[in-house]
Amino acid sequence: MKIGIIGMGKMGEAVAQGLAKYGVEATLRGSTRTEESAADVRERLGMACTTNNAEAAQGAEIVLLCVKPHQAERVLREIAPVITADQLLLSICASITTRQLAEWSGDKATVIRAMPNTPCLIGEGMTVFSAGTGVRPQHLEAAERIFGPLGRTAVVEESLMDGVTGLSGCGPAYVYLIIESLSEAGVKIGLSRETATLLAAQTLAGASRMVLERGVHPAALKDEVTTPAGCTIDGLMALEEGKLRVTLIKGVLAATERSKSLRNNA
Ligand SMILES: NC(=O)C1=CN([C@@H]2O[C@H](COP(=O)(O)OP(=O)(O)OC[C@H]3O[C@@H](n4cnc5c(N)ncnc54)[C@H](OP(=O)(O)O)[C@@H]3O)[C@@H](O)[C@H]2O)C=CC1
Ligand SMILES: O=C(O)[C@@H]1CCC=N1
Repeated sequence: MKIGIIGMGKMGEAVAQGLAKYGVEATLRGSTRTEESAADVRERLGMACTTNNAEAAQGAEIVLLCVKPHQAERVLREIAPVITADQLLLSICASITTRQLAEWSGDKATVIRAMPNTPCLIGEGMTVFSAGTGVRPQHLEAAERIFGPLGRTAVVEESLMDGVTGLSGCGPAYVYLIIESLSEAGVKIGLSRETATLLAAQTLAGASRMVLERGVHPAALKDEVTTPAGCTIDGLMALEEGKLRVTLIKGVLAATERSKSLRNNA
């Protein structure tokens, strides 16, 4: 599989490193804006990297677009002359629609919009795809070959992709905030920072795996922890008083709204 990765920042690099780490057979050629970044990628990742986007895209079976949303139009118009109908353009840009991607790249390639998240770097990512016009099962299979080994994947209608961005794309940041807050609580009750962070992070990881592996509703799992007249119910009451649920819901909705509006200023 020949993949041209346009943009080798946090996400481009996470994908490249993930593919190498999980043994996915692929020839990677990256591109960046500055020679400094390209040299850094060549040196640290040992892969080809250039500042010539057309060179990275030309001949690749999959062109993976990993630049910031506001850079997408310029980059796609730049590579449009070398894009061909047999290529798959796979974009991870927040907000940018399959229609915009197709138009800017010259309406030739098949287009899939994807929303991964940073845990792809350790094979624990969540990547969601939505298909543009003319996408066939083999195109989704190709996208799956890249992101499948980097975690879990799902496919949704494009109308849901801004919400997906607000939930799982941005989600790791919310979770880090929660881990940091729980760790602060541990420090407050006298644990070392290191121990407090371990307790907080492993508790989130373990609870997440319970949801994923047992397939039980989170409310039922919460009930298993909550002893009548015990300690947990007092903790839960304090969290409900602080409106934790509605605050998290509002966080996802705010990010979703931002994802809807970004493309108009791209
Ligand atoms: N960060 C995240 O958690 C997630 C991000 N995304 C999406 O991924 C995309 C990339 O985000 P992220 O990796 O965080 O961004 P970064 O800022 O870390 O990386 C951007 C990369 O794009 C390169 N670039 C900029 N302009 C050009 C250009 N004209 N030609 C070629 N390369 C260029 C930069 O090169 P240089 O270093 O030389 O400037 C850099 O390598 C965004 O669209 C974002 O919406 C999706 C899911 C999660
Ligand atoms: O904050 C952002 O815009 C990007 C998109 C998803 C995660 N980070």
